[in-house]
Amino acid sequence: MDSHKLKILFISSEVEGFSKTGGLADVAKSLPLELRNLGHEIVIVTPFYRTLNHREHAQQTHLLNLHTDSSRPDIQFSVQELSLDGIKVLGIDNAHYFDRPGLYGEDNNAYPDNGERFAFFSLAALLTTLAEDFSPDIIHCNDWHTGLVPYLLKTRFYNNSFFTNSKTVITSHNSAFQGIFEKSQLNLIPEVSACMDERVLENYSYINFLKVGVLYADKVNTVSPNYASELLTTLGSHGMSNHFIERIHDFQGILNGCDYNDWSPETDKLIPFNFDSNDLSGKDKCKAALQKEVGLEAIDVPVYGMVCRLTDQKGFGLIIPILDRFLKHNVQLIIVGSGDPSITGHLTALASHYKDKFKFIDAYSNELSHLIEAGSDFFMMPSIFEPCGLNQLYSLAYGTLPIVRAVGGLKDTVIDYDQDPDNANGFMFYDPNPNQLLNILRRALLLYIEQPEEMLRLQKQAMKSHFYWSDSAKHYERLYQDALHLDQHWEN
Ligand SMILES: Nc1ncnc2c1ncn2[C@@H]1O[C@H](COP(=O)(O)OP(=O)(O)O[C@H]2O[C@H](CO)[C@@H](O)[C@H](O)[C@H]2O)[C@@H](O)[C@H]1O
Repeated sequence: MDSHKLKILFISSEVEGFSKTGGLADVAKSLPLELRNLGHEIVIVTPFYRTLNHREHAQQTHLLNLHTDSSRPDIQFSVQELSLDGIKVLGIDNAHYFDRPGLYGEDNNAYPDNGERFAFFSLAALLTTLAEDFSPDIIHCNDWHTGLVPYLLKTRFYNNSFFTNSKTVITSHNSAFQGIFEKSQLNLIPEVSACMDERVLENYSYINFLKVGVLYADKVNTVSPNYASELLTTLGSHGMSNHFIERIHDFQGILNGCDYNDWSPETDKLIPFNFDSNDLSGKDKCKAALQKEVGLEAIDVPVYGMVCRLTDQKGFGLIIPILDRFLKHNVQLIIVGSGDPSITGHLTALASHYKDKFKFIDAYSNELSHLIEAGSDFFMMPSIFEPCGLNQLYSLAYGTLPIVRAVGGLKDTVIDYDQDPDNANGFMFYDPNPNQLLNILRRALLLYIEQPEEMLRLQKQAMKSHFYWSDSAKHYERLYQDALHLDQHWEN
């Protein structure tokens, strides 16, 4: 094997351009592209969802059988080939599991058989690589959906020479999502459903997919150094600290990057006016276009934007209690997001009360998310926890000052104005307390009103903070090399 050129199987339940509910998709596109640029051969495997973009261009390459235990018939699936800028993307096509309206659920309710669906997906991904005769050096798993893959390699495929030299890496993009299912759901993989090992089981009759991935992968990482350190603590680990501590010598944080091909104000085709850090006049025009688009008056007041999944993670428990007080100020606020119906309800009620100041758009809209990044003055991310966060990176690129809580990757990427005015690129607060959020929103408002030149200096500085995927990819390359130098034999 040429040690510089690796064969990498990248398994992800979402890939930007094909399917997306959140940041995992962004990474599953950008990282493989950068790894390919570094000279590696990479194949992506993902579910062939009903809603997958470009499905009509797919070519069926295999028709395969997945053998289960003797009590049920084999599960048939086909493999559909697509391309991501020349990278082979293999879609696992099974109507029962993936021909559904949603990726993981509908109307904010998860599909009850998600454990079975993604157990099937994990096994099917390995069968697909066998059928493709693509013998990987590295199998890169992402999130709980793929957590069983490392375990399958150390059980069902342990004696399969095809995988003898394969090492596994699992990246946790969000350790709050662990994929915990009753083991009876996993009868299609008897190695799991009949397992009595406490390392695999959770409370005797459940399987925690992420835990299995963390314990059985050769290397484990998450998406920022600060979140990695939080995952080693009781408070910041969503109940997983013991498992991350057990793997401490094989565990690290690698910061995500920003894909400047998609998120760059100089070239972005989804915004009406382009601009750069030498001339922000296009940003002013984008602001007016944004105000018009959402139905706010195009006046010179600070616009605070926010785009995210509507979940408690993103800090709505801090935002909702202070919105009345915040909206007394001469400001405008635009939130685009979909998700938790109780958050949707609160935001809808507040928006109808503050029609001339606050717009809430209950939608998933890529176009609007670009316009918000370009046209807002400030971007709000008061997250309760945030493994890395991508929108603060996009905001920096567009000179939209991020207002963040000092957690996870937000702390690794944003420099607070009051703490370090010379190097600042945004605002940061610490305690998960609504009043602290209100204070920092007001702090930003003061800067906008009283020091426009200082605000402009900060915006230009933000636009020069770069987080290149090529740097992140080099860290992954080192992680892969470390995995490959591990002892070949796994101690059961
Ligand atoms: N309503 C909407 N309309 C349009 N676009 C929307 C949208 N809601 C979300 N998005 C988009 O989805 C992505 C969200 O990415 P984030 O990293 O901020 O969060 P997420 O929590 O999904 O990801 C998890 O995985 C990523 C990747 O590792 C980590 O950075 C993060 O901390 C972790 O929680 C962005 O591209 C954003 O624009």
